[in-house]
This record gives sequence, structure tokens and C-alpha cells, in this order.
Amino acid sequence: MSDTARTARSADVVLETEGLTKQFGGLTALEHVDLAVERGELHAIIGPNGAGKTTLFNTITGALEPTAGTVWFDGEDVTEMAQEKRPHRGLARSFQSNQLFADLSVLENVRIVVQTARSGRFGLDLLGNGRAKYREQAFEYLERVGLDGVHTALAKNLSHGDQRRLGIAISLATDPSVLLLDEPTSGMGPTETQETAEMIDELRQDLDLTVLLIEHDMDIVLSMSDRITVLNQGEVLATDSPGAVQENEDVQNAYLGGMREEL
Ligand SMILES: Nc1ncnc2c1ncn2[C@@H]1O[C@H](COP(=O)(O)OP(=O)(O)OP(=O)(O)O)[C@@H](O)[C@H]1O
Repeated sequence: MSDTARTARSADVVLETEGLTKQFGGLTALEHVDLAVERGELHAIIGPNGAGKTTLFNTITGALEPTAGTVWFDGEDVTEMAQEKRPHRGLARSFQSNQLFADLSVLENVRIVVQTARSGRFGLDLLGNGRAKYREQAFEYLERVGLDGVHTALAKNLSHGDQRRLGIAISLATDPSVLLLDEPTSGMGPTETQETAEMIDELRQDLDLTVLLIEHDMDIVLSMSDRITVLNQGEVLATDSPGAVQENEDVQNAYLGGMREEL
């Protein structure tokens, strides 16, 4: 793509991949994936097991280095930017339960990230002046995800669903403009799933977030998404509105024997 074309598109597109390819030995997990995520949208990534969804997230966040291709964030080529730098630019991914400090309280888990994000890499606050302020801000993030009532609990004692919510609160503490959520409702029952979907919707509106979401629950995907990209065997099958994706024959065929009824 020429520089002129990129400038023309960049007003709407906040995150973009161009020809993104990832090979693991002889296996091509992603093949020339072009993805354009528009500012403010909820963009879902769906596809059968092994389609490359998590690998796509990992190459966007820098957890994996792509074999070829480019990742653009806010008009900047971030393909080679260190993983830990990307949240500081506003590109964040929900923390996984194994990234939580299991023996610290729920509030402390968020407070540490608030402090690190606000006062530099090591959260230096030699006089301790900011501590109360950081706790206050951390508490606000917990309120947003509905965990304020359990802020003194140890992270390891939370339910699976609450740990996922804590992972979201922690990523919010880096003040992202784009948030990547990898199956935020996995392992949840129908009520908790619905509550989590509503929470994500509120976060989007209140914090002006762009959300890139991997989700297996088709009801959630179809009801929440502005646009959906369907991956199959590492390639993009379609990017379209939920209605158009449901009607797409290639997509229906890719899901044959699996989730077709749900589409
Ligand atoms: N670190 C790795 N080493 C080797 N192969 C890998 C690695 N990570 C993923 N793969 C392979 O790449 C392909 C895509 O995997 P990926 O996890 O991205 O798919 P997915 O769409 O997220 O699947 P699922 O829905 O089952 O989570 C699969 O064939 C997988 O086995």
C-alpha cells in the first residue's frame, strides 16, 4: 500500500495488519492476513479451532514475532516494537489468570499496574505521595468490572470468571485505546456470559474503547459486533457485518460439521 493510501485510511483505521504471516516450522498459522480495525468499533475474530485467532492476537501484541508482514497501530509501524512497550502506546490485551499476582489482593493487582503506568516503568514513588491516589484509581477500575465488592480478596481465591474480570481491570489500568480480549466469557455460564457482554459494552462507551474480540459464543458475537473477521486455516475468509457474515457461503462451509447451526 502506498503512503498516500495509508494516510487517507488512517483517520478511521486504528489497528491494521498487512500481509501478516506466521509460520511454526512447516505449519503456516497465519497467511497474509490483512485486517483493518476502525476506531471505536467492536471487531470480532471468529473461526474454527486452529484457525489462527490466538496467533493473530499474539503477533499483534508482540508476544510472537511474525514471519512476514506489518502491524500498524495509530499510523505507526509497531511490528518490531517490544511487547511491553505496546500497552504504553495504548494497545493492550486483557491479562490472563496466570499473569495475576496470585497472593496479592484484587486491589493490589490493579494498583501496581496503575502505579507503573502513571509513574514510569518501576512505579517509583519515593515519598509515597501517590499511593492513596493509585489505590483510588485502581478501585475505580474494579468498580467498572464489578469487583469492588471483593477488592480485599486474594486474586487466587477469585472464581474463574472474576479472575477474567480482574484481567480486564488490569488492562484498563494501562489506559488503552484498543483492547484485545481473548475469549472473555470462556468457562462462564449463560448469566455470567451475558453480564460480561454488557460490561464490555459499557466499557466501550464509557472509555471510548476500540475492542478486538476473540469469542466462541456466536450469540455474543452476532449481537455485540460491528464487524466480524472470519479466519480459516490462517487465512481471512471474510470481513463484514454480522448479518453479511451469517449469509456468507464460504463462512458457512468453513463451519460445516462444527458451528454451522449457530451461524
Ligand atoms: N507455539 C506454537 N508452536 C507450534 N504451533 C503452534 C503454536 N501456536 C499455535 N500453533 C498452531 O497454529 C495453528 C493456529 O493456532 P491458534 O491457537 O492460533 O488457533 P485458534 O484459532 O486460536 O484456535 P482455538 O480456537 O482452538 O484456540 C494451530 O495449528 C496450532 O496448533
